[in-house]
Amino acid sequence: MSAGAGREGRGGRMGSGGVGDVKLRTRINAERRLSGKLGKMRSVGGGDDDDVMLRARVGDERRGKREFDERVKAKREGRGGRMGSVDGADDGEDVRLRTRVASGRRGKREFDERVKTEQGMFTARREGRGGRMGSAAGADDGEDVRLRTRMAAGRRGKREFDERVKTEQGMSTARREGREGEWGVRLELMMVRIRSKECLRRGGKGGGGRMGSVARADDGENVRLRTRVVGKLGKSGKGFGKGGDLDKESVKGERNRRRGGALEGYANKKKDKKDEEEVENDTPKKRKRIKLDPYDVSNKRMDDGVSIDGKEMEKKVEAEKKIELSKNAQFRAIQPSPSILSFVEDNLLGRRRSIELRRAGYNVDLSAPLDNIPHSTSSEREHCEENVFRNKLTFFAAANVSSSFPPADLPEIAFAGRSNVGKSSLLNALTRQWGVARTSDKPGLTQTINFFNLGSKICLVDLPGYGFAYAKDEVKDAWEELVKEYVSTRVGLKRVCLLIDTKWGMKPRDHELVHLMERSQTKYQILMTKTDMVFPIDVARRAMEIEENLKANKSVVNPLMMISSKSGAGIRSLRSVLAKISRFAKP
Ligand SMILES: Nc1nc2c(ncn2[C@@H]2O[C@H](COP(=O)(O)OP(=O)(O)OP(=O)(O)O)[C@@H](O)[C@H]2O)c(=O)[nH]1
Ligand SMILES: [Mg+2]
Repeated sequence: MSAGAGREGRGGRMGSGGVGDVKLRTRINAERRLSGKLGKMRSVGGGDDDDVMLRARVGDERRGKREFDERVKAKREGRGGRMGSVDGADDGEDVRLRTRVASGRRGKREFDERVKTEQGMFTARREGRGGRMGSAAGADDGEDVRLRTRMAAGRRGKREFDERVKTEQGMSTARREGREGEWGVRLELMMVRIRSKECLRRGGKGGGGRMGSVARADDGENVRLRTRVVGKLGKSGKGFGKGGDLDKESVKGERNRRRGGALEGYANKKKDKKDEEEVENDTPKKRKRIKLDPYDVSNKRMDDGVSIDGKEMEKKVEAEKKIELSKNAQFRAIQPSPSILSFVEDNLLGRRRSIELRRAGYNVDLSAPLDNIPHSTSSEREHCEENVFRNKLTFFAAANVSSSFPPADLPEIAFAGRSNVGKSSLLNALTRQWGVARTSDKPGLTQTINFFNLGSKICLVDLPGYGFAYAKDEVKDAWEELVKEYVSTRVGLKRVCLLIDTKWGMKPRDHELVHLMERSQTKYQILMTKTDMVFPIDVARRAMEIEENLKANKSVVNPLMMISSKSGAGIRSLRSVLAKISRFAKP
């Protein structure tokens, strides 16, 4: 490229060619420079267009393209020199160029402000308002003041700027009105003060002198002006706030001082000092920026990110435990009635030690000792006192849909309850015919409605359990529906024995079935099962609790029965209750 330039007679080191030529050469040289292939950069003062471009490019490596282009353009148009000091500026464009370069990376608004200011100054000079942009004392008219103050205002907000303009305009008015002697001094002080504060704020030096002493203030307007500026500057970190109170106080303080109130004056001096300190410590704070992801469509709030963490989870669990505990505590707080307590004791209900049973005359070697005759020497059980239960228990029908229910020829007694509560076991215990109704540890063994004839007198119906069971949800739902349909529509149904596990009490599904039977006016009786698993006192408490729960119900049949198919407790009583149904009921 440089060879080409030489051929075309553009001479010199790089020749000053067309724009494209210059740009290309500059780019190449800049790259070489960056990769260390070129020598030392020439001083900024000397050189030609290319050199300037090169320098500018390398110097401004990281700056934007626009700035670079601006500088190149300026050079090419002969607005050269060393990019012109403010004093050497000739026209508006040059000013614009200079200020743009000086602005560097600053924001567009600041840049425009400065350009405006300098252009204004340039105009002022052209119109003979020249000098070195006038010290504050030399300011002549409103426009000049406005320009100067705007420039000084720098990065500050509009309100502060306006305040200062107002102040200086006030001063020039005062001067116009012949108060310039006093004003000259005070104005100078004011400007020194402002410049010093600006220097302090920007972390620079200079600005010089002690900040105008308040004691030298003479008139109300001056005091007001000074205090306004000082007050505002003190608050400038947050922009110009209301400031009204501060102004009033400061002005008041100043007036008192003028009246010779030494103490007050001292206090206000302190206050001023504080204000100045505030100004000194007032370094511009960096604003926090929240970056938002434009592609995030999760529609989450920021605090949504704080999902239920470990602590909250623990709290939840604890709260749940508390509820459980309180339920348990409530249960423990139940005071059983003396009649229930004596019933439990008389029938040896609840968990009993074998020694206790032996003392009571029962043969503990039998599988169901409490279904035996106490103090009997025979290991054989006596015959059932109720004739009906001496009959053979025979399975005769199973139904998993209502359409397959057998005809209701006999009065029916159904056994309902949650899975594994002991329905099938109870059938066997009542008839002492173990194994007719199949039982299992595993909840959900009985999956159909099983009909058993007890002789030709009565029909015992083993229902599938509801609640927890090892079966699919839809299957369990189907059983539940079938049970509900059976208990609410079956014609020959004389009683539903609702079995409740003594340890757990009534659960929501039990209540559901109770409500259903209440609605359909089906007679039901509560049987508390597995009483051999809990302490006698808890058997009594549970009985109290259930009775309390159901006392308002109409279809419930008393008494509440407490039984155990394993120990035989309460079985005899149950037989006699159910035998009555077979005796009086007609199909
Ligand atoms: N300790 C004790 N265990 C019992 C008692 N009654 C039944 N069981 C046991 O409880 C388990 C379940 O008995 P089941 O008669 O099959 O219960 P179920 O209500 O028919 O259960 P599903 O047919 O699944 O609805 C078996 O292991 C029985 O031995 C009782 O009174 N005391
Ligand atoms: Mg069963």
